[in-house]
Amino acid sequence: MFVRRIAVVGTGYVGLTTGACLASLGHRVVCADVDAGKIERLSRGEVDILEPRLAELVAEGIASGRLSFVLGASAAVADAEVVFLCVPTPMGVGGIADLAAVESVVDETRDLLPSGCVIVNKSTVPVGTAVRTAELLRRDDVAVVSNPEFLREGSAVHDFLNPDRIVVGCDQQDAAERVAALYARLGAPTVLTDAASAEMVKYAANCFLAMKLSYVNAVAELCERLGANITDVTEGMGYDKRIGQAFLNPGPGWGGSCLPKDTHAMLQVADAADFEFRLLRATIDTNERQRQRMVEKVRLAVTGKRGGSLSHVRLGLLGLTFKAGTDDLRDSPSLAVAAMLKQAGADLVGYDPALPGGRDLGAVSVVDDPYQAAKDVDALIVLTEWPDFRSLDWARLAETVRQPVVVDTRNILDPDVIRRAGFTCTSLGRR
Ligand SMILES: NC(=O)C1=CN([C@@H]2O[C@H](COP(=O)(O)OP(=O)(O)OC[C@H]3O[C@@H](n4cnc5c(N)ncnc54)[C@H](O)[C@@H]3O)[C@@H](O)[C@H]2O)C=CC1
Ligand SMILES: O=C(O)[C@H]1O[C@H](OP(=O)(O)OP(=O)(O)OC[C@H]2O[C@@H](n3ccc(=O)[nH]c3=O)[C@H](O)[C@@H]2O)[C@H](O)[C@@H](O)[C@@H]1O
Repeated sequence: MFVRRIAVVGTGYVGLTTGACLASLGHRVVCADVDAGKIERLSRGEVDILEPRLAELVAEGIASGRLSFVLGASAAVADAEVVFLCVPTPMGVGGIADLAAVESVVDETRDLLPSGCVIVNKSTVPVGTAVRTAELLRRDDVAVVSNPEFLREGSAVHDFLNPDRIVVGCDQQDAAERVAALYARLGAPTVLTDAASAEMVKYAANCFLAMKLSYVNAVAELCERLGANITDVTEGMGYDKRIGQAFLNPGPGWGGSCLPKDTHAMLQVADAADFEFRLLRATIDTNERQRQRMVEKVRLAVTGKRGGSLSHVRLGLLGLTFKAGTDDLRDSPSLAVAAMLKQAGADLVGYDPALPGGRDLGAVSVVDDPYQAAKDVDALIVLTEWPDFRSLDWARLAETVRQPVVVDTRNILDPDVIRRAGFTCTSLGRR
């Protein structure tokens, strides 16, 4: 195996995972970030995101001398053969991807990159960004490669080391092959293509996942109206290998730091290409509606009537992160639903296994344990799919609440168990 000297710019979910995993594969990696505090903590082996095995790999990398951390991209690239860009590309004005961080790293490192090195864009960026990066770079001796990342938060290390596929795109074949070779030990199917296609794969994949979820949420609503059971329906659908069982759980709408911004960015890319992407617009609209639908479900469950008032109703929210297994709150559907409940007049107290109590999240005050969140509430609302909620002492919760009502927007509870504890229980896609 060739050991490469690698620089990784940005030490968030993607950058830190990339750096630590590439070091574990034997490469020498320098990770850079603009956040001085983060670099100090990482240099001491302190990882401040919740990702299984990440802290362990960072510690091993530091101990082996293969992984180090520096402040600022320019301090990292001096002798790099490959430079990974893993900086944020947040939603900008009107939904477009904001590429300011990518561009600022290019500006900062332009004159420092060694001749013959490769810049690899791992951030999620619209089609055309590799070409634009090369234009900004103005260096004929440095190739720009697109290598999108498909890891999920909460299983980032596992996903990085066990990828379903590696996608590498570049208009110069030798540069693409050099990047693909970094992953050779992972034995994953590799798609070598041009830069535009690689950039498109990332958006097309995330938008497809979002569409799958909006579809399943819409089918769940129809199940409610027609008296079918979504759990059996998705199981029956999922055995078809062309559909698959994964990503078929209905919920309060999809969220997180990527699916929302990437669907909007793709829509903007389509608009700019004069293509009316109706399917994607419907995917996004269905998701907005799903969040509103959760509020209506709560109204009905708590007041017994459609459109009932939530004024001065006290609600206990179980789960605040955008999904289970992470402490990330970015674009969390739970918080979006919470904001709407608050606006409707409800008082909210929330519990999440990944968050410390005492935090004020605006609409919700966070407490340390679920039994505290249940104290004197008119309903308990499950908003994130933490499996921990299944094993709560529901009989004890029933004694704590003011009104024994549960709304499970993730279908993770066993309705029979909840009812036996004395609650009424509403879920999704069931009568
Ligand atoms: N979070 C995820 O699960 C995935 C994210 N992506 C994409 O990867 C990119 C990064 O996402 P995350 O890792 O979630 O972001 P993040 O917000 O967790 O981390 C980004 C890091 O970059 C640093 N940074 C910002 N500007 C910088 C600069 N000029 N120089 C050096 N460091 C800089 C920030 O301080 C931060 O530590 C985005 O484009 C995202 O869409 C792709 C796949 C998965
Ligand atoms: O580009 C990215 O950043 C990443 O975005 C997603 O990963 P992630 O944001 O970590 O979250 P997911 O696991 O995809 O969940 C997204 C949302 O869908 C919801 N979801 C997921 C699955 C499901 O069956 N039902 C459901 O409602 C989750 O609760 C969450 O709100 C993709 O799954 C990754 O492949 C991709 O790399």
